[in-house]
Amino acid sequence: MSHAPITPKVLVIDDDNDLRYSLKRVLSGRQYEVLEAASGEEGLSMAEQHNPHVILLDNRMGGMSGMEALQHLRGINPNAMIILMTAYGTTQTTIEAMKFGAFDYIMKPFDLKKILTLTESAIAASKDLDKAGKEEAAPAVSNEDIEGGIIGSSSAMQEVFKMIGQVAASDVTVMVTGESGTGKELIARAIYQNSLRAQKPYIAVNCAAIPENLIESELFGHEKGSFTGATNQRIGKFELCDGGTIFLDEIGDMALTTQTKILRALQEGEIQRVGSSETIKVNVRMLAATNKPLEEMVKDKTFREDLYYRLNVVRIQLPPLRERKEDVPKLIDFVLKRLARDSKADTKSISPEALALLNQYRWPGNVRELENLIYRSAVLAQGDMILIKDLPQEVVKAIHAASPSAAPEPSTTEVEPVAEDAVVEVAPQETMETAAVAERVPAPDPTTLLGQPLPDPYDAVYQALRDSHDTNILEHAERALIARALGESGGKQVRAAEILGMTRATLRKRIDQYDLG
Ligand SMILES: Nc1ncnc2c1ncn2[C@@H]1O[C@H](COP(=O)(O)OP(=O)(O)OP(=O)(O)O)[C@@H](O)[C@H]1O
Repeated sequence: MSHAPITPKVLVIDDDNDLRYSLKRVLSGRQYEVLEAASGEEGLSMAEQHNPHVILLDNRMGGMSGMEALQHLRGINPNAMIILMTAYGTTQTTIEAMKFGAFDYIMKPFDLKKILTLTESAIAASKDLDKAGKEEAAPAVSNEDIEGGIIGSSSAMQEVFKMIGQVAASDVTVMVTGESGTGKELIARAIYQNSLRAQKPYIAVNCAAIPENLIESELFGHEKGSFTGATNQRIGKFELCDGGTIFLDEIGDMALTTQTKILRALQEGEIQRVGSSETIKVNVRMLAATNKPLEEMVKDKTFREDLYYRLNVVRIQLPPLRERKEDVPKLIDFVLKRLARDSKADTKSISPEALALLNQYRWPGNVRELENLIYRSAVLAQGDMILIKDLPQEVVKAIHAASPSAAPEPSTTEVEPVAEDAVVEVAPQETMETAAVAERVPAPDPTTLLGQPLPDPYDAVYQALRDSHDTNILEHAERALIARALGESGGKQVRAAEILGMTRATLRKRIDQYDLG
């Protein structure tokens, strides 16, 4: 692994003398050491001798083509960030270039400012990669972990594992709660796999995914002709699962009538098919999960209190990922190893800087979001390492918005200067009050202007609120944010609650309190 010297080295490979001259002039102005080669062949030997950080490579040259040179260069110096300069309209070349591991491409003729920005971001990526090589590798995940499939060294997860061990062997009903994507289904499956019923059937039913009029038939079966469309007798999940374990996911979404029947199955071990008066005995262990606030639903009488107590004999509460950040590196490692195993490819890694940035993320979608983000970034990463530039822009932006001091965003191809008085775009659904605040607030956009962070957006929010209201700043801010989220979600409370990170019940209370209904 090369050690990045203080002065970044840029190699320009192009047979056009004038262009090389211009590039050298502008890049030297940035204090880069600029090397030149007038052909692909010469470029390869320069790359070998000087180990440049960034290579600007022309595609169309006499002798070896840029695309050919690109492939050799990747072999000679895999850590160099290569920018291919192609003629306008050569889409296929561009695709090929990215496939062969180019950092980026630029269409000729280009503006020198543009190539400068691109070179800067390539240098930042090169530093990121270089640092990654020197720092400790991410914690290792063993093959056993991949097979077992549950990662968690945080004390919160260790407690969860302990509980799984304690409850698995008995037939006790277990309720797993936690935000969406925290791994409730995974935990339910682990309880089953470690139970005495492990050799018997396990059936998971997502109560939210089945229409209300079909769920009873799905769970308990039906007799032929019991309702329109019931052309045959059907055996329900409870009967199919006799002797085994049934996992009722999203139980908070179940209608009250079905809840009554579930209670009977739990208490008496009895069910009835829809359209039949015959009672059938079943021996089923029940596990349930929800991300709904069942206690509040009990108060609202939308969830049966007796069923709640019956299901809640043992409760495993999964903490959101943001409360167990120490699990993030290992989870990433796990996802990357599993991806490599499934796609029969080499395992990719993540640079320490990208990892550090992700450590500051709030993970509203928990482990499911982490999984998706890592898959997506690994696919986009050109080399064998995920760099900051490969992370989804919206996530990087969210991190910067929440913590303006976070590591700098990688500059993208073009950085548009951001006016000091930039304003938030005001959506038409917003209330007058939100709009009034927004107009005076600089956009909470973390975009940096040539590496200079913009002023802290919260300061501006604070000032704006301070100017307009002398008391209750927090309430005004909360009201404005809730109105904004409701605007964004088109009035959908579930979505708005997700955006705001509050329960729907709390959101409802606030809507009443602030008269936003
Ligand atoms: N501790 C963990 N280790 C490894 N993978 C995990 C872990 N927790 C969750 N996952 C993975 O994250 C994804 C989401 O998990 P799961 O479906 O169990 O979440 P959930 O809480 O049931 O979500 P929802 O409430 O939306 O149904 C799955 O692909 C799962 O394999």
